Amino acid sequence: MSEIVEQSIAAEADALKAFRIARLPPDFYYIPNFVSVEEEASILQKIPSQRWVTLSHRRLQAHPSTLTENNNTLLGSPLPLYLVKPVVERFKDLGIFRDTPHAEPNHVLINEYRKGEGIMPHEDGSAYAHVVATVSLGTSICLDVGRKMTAEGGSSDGRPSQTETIEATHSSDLSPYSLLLPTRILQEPRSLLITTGTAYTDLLHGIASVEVDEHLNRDTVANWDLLGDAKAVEEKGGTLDRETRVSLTYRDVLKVSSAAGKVLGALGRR
Ligand SMILES: O=C(O)CCC(=O)C(=O)O
Ligand SMILES: [Fe+2]
Repeated sequence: MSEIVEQSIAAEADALKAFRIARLPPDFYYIPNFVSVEEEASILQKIPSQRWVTLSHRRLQAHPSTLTENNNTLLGSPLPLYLVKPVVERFKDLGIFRDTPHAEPNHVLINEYRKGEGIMPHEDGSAYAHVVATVSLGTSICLDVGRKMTAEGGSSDGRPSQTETIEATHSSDLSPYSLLLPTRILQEPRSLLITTGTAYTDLLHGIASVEVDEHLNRDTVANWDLLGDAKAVEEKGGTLDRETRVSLTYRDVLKVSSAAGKVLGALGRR
């Protein structure tokens, strides 16, 4: 490796280090104001209204497409430009997907939660490299983070399972982190949350179906010291009203098939 490459990798690691949620098991990183107000508005306006799939507690859309049901394969095709510029470019500067198989995200799930909606506790599973980068748009929301109930813990492949719950724990192999699980990460609008390492593999995350996030303070919010505007939360008495919140969850799907490969495969089978 050239010295210049080594230096730039070290610089990326240093840049991210400042954003690590130090009170939680490794690794969550929280970066406030990752996109600007103008960029947020522009992305929201470009999300295609005809692509939503409505679920009972949120709606979502997958780009460039959903994974195949039988073996979690992505039919590879470029992400739409509004999801790449400026977000993926900034990921590159920070080296977020540098060590994943494709060295960049190839899949984005867009989730929309209206006031009072959420997502069951779950893990993101084995279809993806163990890095998920979530851009939050709209209003603030709390992500609940906790341990799996058992070591085997119903490892669903990517999608929420109805049986997993977030469990309190006071002594665990995930200590010596100073904050007890379960806890919360407050995701402000325009922020970026990165989940990787044991935070990806050993913890569950979910969003409570509530209209208001309450009791928000340094003791109950793991990323309090990294918030862009903790003062605003204090001024509201530690209570934040939810409105519509949209998340862009960027991932690197491990198995990708190319359209060209499909055509050649079909010819070979004739
Ligand atoms: O909206 C979020 O922040 C979380 C979404 C999520 O956990 C998922 O899509 O797997
Ligand atoms: Fe998830």
